[in-house]
Amino acid sequence: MQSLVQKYLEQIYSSVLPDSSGWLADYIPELAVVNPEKFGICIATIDGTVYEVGDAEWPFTIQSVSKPFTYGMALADNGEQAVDAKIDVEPSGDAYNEISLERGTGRPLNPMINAGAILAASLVNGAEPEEQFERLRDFYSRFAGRELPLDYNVFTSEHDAGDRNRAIAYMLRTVGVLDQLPEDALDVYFRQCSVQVTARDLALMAATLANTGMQPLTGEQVLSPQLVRRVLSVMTTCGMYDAAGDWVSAVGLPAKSGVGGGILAVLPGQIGIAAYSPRIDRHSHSVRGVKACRALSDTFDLHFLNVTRGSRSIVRARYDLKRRTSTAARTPAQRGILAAHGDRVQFFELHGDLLFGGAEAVARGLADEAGSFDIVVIEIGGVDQISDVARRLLLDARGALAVEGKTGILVDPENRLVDEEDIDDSNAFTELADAVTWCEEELLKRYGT
Ligand SMILES: NC(=O)CC[C@H](N)C(=O)O
Repeated sequence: MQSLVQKYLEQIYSSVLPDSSGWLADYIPELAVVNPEKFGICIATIDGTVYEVGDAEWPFTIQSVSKPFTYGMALADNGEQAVDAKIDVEPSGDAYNEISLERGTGRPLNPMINAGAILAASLVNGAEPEEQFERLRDFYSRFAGRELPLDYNVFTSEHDAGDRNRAIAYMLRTVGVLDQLPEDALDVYFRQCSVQVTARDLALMAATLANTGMQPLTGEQVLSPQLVRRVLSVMTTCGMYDAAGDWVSAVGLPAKSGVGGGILAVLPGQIGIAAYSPRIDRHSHSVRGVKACRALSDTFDLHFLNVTRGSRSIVRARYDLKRRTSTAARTPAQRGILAAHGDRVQFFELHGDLLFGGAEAVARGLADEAGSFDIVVIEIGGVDQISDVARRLLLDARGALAVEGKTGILVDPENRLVDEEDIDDSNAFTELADAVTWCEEELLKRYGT
């Protein structure tokens, strides 16, 4: 049976296909002679499911879609501070090939325009341009999950026709931000633009970014989550050049396009999408690619500011000790005490991703309700991700309860909250049953005669 996702994808494809507006990039012959009718769309989820339609496996050159990945590698090689000293992260509002440099420092305004991208390429480690490029090609390939080839003809044409980029590189050198020889930096940059990909590759590269840097199919952590966040931020503000504002409003996804007709977009934590169609608009974005992304965003509700999951939903269940029967042998008198005072032990079962909002709500709830219990058991076995601040908020809430003479118990099957040395791991259990037994003993101590 055809999946609904596939069906929607095919509908989007059919609705966008008739649009034959735009023109082929013609600054090099190779781009001017591609088949203008090609059109493919691909979606890759963070667990590696791929949906595709049309010419999703048709090869083309990556062009500027390479820029965020090169920036990621420059950051990984040099650290954020060193790269920030050379390349700013401000949208330029100019076309991609504008020489937009910050007054005074000469820093390119961002790594998505050519000036910043050429400089980022120069910052990739390697003794020779070939070595720098091979490291880049390997890096892109790890995002895509397969070895990506270089289109040598496109590379030589980029090189021969690259006078505007040459002007940019020499300008960077003149103002003192480019340490490498301009021709060497350009060599790396022209090669990176000439890496051959398909829409499917781009969707998987996007899905790797969506998956905080872990390639969904190979499981490899290609870039650290912190640097992925950085790359996605710059894609959001600068990836679509002088169309960035409209793009964020209408599509609402960090994205990058290339003059070859490729475009990718990322919904963090969910999916990567990509499209290919070579006719471009005045911003050098694929006409059908942009339309397809808009339609995908509308159809699948992908806008990244579409936040629907409230922080309240973090508490999956709430109950007291009376709902839990322990396996420990009890006398009738003890059972009576537990029945009478069982509501003095409250259980909070958490689930989903525990981030600031959810943890803050739980911590506040515990403080507000502390009068109604003696012991609170926080069970986090069903929680997927825990951010560092959420972990600290929960542990702090437990500490605050102790001050009021209450006891906070953690049931943390994988020791995710208490694995640090400086944290008091008393009152923490890996098994819920052990926590129940402990609470019963405590109640018997407090209320038994
Ligand atoms: N927008 C783009 O894809 C530009 C890439 C092209 N090779 C250039 O540097 O001019």
